[in-house]
Amino acid sequence: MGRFGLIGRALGHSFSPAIHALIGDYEYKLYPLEPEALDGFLRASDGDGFNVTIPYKIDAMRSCRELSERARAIGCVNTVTRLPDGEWRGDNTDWDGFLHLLGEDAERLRGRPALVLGNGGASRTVRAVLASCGIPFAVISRSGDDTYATLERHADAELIVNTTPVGMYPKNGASPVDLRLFPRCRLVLDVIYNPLRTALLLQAEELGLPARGGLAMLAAQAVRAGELFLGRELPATLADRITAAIARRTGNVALIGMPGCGKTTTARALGRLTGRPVRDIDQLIEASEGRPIAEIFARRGETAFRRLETEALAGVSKESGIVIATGGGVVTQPRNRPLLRQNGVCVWLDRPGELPVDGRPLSQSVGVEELRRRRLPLYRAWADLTVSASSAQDAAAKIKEALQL
Ligand SMILES: Nc1ncnc2c1ncn2[C@@H]1O[C@H](COP(=O)(O)OP(=O)(O)O)[C@@H](O)[C@H]1O
Ligand SMILES: O=C(O)C1=C[C@@H](OP(=O)(O)O)[C@@H](O)[C@H](O)C1
Ligand SMILES: [Mg+2]
Repeated sequence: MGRFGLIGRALGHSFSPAIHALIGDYEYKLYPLEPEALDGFLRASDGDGFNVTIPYKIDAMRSCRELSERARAIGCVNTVTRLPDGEWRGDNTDWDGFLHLLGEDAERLRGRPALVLGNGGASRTVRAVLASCGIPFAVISRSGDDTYATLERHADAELIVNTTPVGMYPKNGASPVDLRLFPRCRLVLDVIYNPLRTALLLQAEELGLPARGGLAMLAAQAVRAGELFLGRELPATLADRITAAIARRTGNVALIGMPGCGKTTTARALGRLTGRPVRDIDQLIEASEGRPIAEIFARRGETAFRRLETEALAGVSKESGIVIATGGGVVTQPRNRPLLRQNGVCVWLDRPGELPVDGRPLSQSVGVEELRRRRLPLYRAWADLTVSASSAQDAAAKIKEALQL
């Protein structure tokens, strides 16, 4: 049962320990290091192997006596393991990670033009793998010959790969390019895994294009590293099983539905049942405004309230692994949809019959039946899962079961 871990600089939010716990029964710890400590750490360590991440993937090469062919092709290492004499061998399993993300499309895209956004470390991996698959590519960077100002030269691109950090947590919502510039595009890949769906991937979905995020790449590079650590092959399906498990764990659950249907109460029950943190958008707005929702409506009107609601949602929906109680009107603003979708699923609490109206200005002024008429199609369209239950406790149990939380 060897001792392994991750070397990098800022590792607090790494998914790697959780992923490796699903790969094998070995120790896997985080080793945040300052740059001057890197060489000494690798020299003195009695560990059996390490993953290496930003900013040390190039620097760690100088501690390796031997490099794999892939590490040499990419020009950096993300995994070091022991040679028989105890020296370090450097490998790069990001290669396996990106190859896995490409999947069967690698064959379909052979000879077809691709566009790689960004020319940093992740871009080197992507370019090496594309070249090995016979997929010709152009690289877009912020400066040089081919920049975001000359994208129209690449309107024939059939594959777009984002390797830049644009749209990555905490700067969610930004997108490196407008996919409408690429009418022949048939696959969009993003190496970012937080959020699960970047703005780029959400636009691809909207345009009906197949799109995949970086979590599958992260899982697949970890599985290959696990094989090197353990010295044996692991099941071919393991990376996909880990991707699904981590997506379930880190994804958010947002409750939508009519005012008074039980979103606030069910969110709390689900929080208790799963140990997940709960965020109630209405309560956050009330706290920041210092007055109840009904008073915000009366003083500032619905449009102002909707702005506050979107702002609160934008902050909350960036987080991972939480339960979100929305307000009943969240579905009236299309801009709220990508905010919820970037990191999770919407569960519609479909509660027919009479609903409480106290403290709910629109239920009182417009009326519950008229609100239902307007909104039911929206709840239905936004819902990834629909739940009807006789109590909030029951609803929470059903959600936990259906989503395997
Ligand atoms: N499935 C349910 N069946 C019956 N009553 C419920 C259910 N879920 C919640 N309630 C009750 O309905 C009321 C409104 O719930 P609340 O959570 O405030 O709704 P929302 O946040 O959707 O406006 C509460 O008194 C709550 O206990
Ligand atoms: O349906 C709506 O438009 C609203 C629902 C309320 O939340 P609940 O659904 O929790 O009552 C609150 O956001 C506000 O009064 C507007
Ligand atoms: Mg509520």
